[in-house]
Amino acid sequence: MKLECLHSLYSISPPWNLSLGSELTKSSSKVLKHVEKGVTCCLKSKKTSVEDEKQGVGSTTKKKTRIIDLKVSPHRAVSAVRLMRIEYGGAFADLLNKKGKGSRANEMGYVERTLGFRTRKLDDRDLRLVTDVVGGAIRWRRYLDHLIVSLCNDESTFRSMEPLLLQILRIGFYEILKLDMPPYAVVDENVRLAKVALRPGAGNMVNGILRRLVVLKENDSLPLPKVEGNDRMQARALATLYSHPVWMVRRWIKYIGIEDAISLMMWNNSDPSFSLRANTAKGFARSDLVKRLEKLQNVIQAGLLKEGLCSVQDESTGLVVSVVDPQPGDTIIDCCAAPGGKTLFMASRLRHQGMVCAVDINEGRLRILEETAKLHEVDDVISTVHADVRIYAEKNTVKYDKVLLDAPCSGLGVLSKRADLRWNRRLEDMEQLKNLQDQLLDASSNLVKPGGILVYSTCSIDPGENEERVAAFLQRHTEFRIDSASGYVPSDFVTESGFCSTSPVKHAVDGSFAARLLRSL
Ligand SMILES: C[S@@+](CC[C@H](N)C(=O)[O-])C[C@H]1O[C@@H](n2cnc3c(N)ncnc32)[C@H](O)[C@@H]1O
Repeated sequence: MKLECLHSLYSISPPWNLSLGSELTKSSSKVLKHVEKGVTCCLKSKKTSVEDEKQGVGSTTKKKTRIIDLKVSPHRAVSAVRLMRIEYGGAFADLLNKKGKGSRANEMGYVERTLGFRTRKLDDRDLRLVTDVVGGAIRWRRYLDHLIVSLCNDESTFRSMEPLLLQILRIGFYEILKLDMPPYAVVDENVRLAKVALRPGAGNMVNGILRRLVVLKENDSLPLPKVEGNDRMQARALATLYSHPVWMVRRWIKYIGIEDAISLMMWNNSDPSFSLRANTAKGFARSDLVKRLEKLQNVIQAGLLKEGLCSVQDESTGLVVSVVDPQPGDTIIDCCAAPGGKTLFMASRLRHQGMVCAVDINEGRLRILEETAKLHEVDDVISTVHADVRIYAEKNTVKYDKVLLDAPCSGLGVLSKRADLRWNRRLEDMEQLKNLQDQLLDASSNLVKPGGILVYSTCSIDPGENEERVAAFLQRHTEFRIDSASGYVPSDFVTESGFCSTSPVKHAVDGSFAARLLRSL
């Protein structure tokens, strides 16, 4: 099942359930009301029931003889393999979920090929645990590894550890420290996994390390760093305690101060929540969505996503569309459109009058946008262009009422949804991204009619990608000025400079930024 989110396609493989608007925080409820006069409601986290995802030994035993180990807990075996795939396969966790769905029937086969045996099939509870354990072990990696190193005899033992053994230890540490599972059961289960998947000696090692951990936890004497010393030392300690790269922590301390940096990291480490947008283009209102979900409780079972009656869309994304303020009859160009979350929302607001031209350099993602537009019945107002917008803007003579540049960015505002993103971003990326953002801004501005609007948005909370890019752009393009977002979104989200900005710390939603820039006549 394909769903648009900020940057990636999600497969909502269903360990998620629905919680209606009442469970939203105060501020996010406010956003929801605004986003489209109540067309959204909130899909809270993933720790709930799942649709039938039967798999495993039963269906395949006829083909060939399988090695089945019924004693190894299936959620740990699958989690270990998924963690291996994420870390060493270079895959994103979210994409992996997508792959996982397509290949779910084969996942136990994959486990078998990786570990050399199969477990019993996963039930609903196992699937929820896999989601929790995999997401948590990725988010908390730095913290867990710090403790694992501390409990190994020496650092070289850690450095030379087999990858699978390391994943098993991370799972055990996470389950004991963050999921508060009964410690000796966790020890026994992970020891068994290590013995069966690797060898008896690996099991003994897991046993020794996990038992030491249990004692340290019980005595409240985990070897964790203290936040003291100079700025650099404090940042390092916080990076370990809250499991983020040091460069991010240093940057946040500089921009938002130590307290908010800690709150931000806690948000990033929490379970993500997801929102739904009712697709009014199909005549489906928020009240319809709520009614259907109250009855069926589970958005996947309700089939609403498959039918194109709603889509997963964060509140912050909705605010960006509000800043563009699409009106029936408008001509709009979305310069970095795929996979189309904002394009589709803008198109639904046109009420079948006007047009959105969706440009993207990535052909595959653009195809997904086209398919979803058909499903949502907004394809009559959407045309797609596969191009580098920098080249397209040079050649194209058509100008638009409204231009949206939802620029490629660091994604630092959406780290709670992208468990592994923090480990894939480097400080050097920021400079490259800023250069690209400047180029894309220059190109997009060329497509704006005199008197038209250019909206620059990111899902970053980094001033270098946001306010600083706009300031630099306005210096290069004196024909543009800031048009305050205050007329388009609630004042709580409008900065002193007139930008729309959401912050996980302040608003308990994903971080995002949008600047509305007016071109003079
Ligand atoms: C932040 S994502 C866009 C998300 C999208 N607006 C949505 O709401 O679903 C950035 C997009 O920019 C595209 N992109 C990057 N460089 C580009 C370029 N030079 N020209 C056009 N698209 C580009 C990427 O392929 C990616 O799909």
